[in-house]
Amino acid sequence: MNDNVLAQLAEVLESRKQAEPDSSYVAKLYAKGLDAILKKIGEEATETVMAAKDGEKDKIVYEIADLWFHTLVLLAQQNLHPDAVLAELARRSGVSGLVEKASRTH
Ligand SMILES: N=c1c2ncn([C@@H]3O[C@H](COP(=O)(O)OP(=O)(O)OP(=O)(O)O)[C@@H](O)[C@H]3O)c2ncn1[C@@H]1O[C@H](COP(=O)(O)O)[C@@H](O)[C@H]1O
Repeated sequence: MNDNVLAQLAEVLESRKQAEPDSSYVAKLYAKGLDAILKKIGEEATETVMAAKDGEKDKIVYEIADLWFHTLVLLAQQNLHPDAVLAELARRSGVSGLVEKASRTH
């Protein structure tokens, strides 16, 4: 689990760059462009805030999954890998291993 899920999803998101817009949600989002991706991130962030204010734990998890998913779409659209974000978090918190892993893959 954990960062493997992000890496596997990143691979799928990369592959969607070759897909026809009508064949996939992500391919359609790429075709709509950066502003459409940013709009989804804004919407999902708002839905996350509303779920937290309502105190609905299941909904918080669900909305954060949507939010993380759309930030992963943004990373892919910008030709960035989630390892770059994990490495930045690891660098900030002093967790070893990830920084090295990210520098090997990029
Ligand atoms: N993990 C996800 C995932 N999480 C969320 N979503 C989509 O994100 C959208 C969330 O937006 P909303 O909650 O606003 O729901 P909505 O009203 O249907 O959204 P819109 O149509 O208005 O954008 C929904 O359409 C969800 O289906 C996802 N769509 C795809 N994936 C995975 O991404 C990969 C590529 O997906 P496809 O491009 O569909 O093949 C596959 O592994 C999928 O399982």
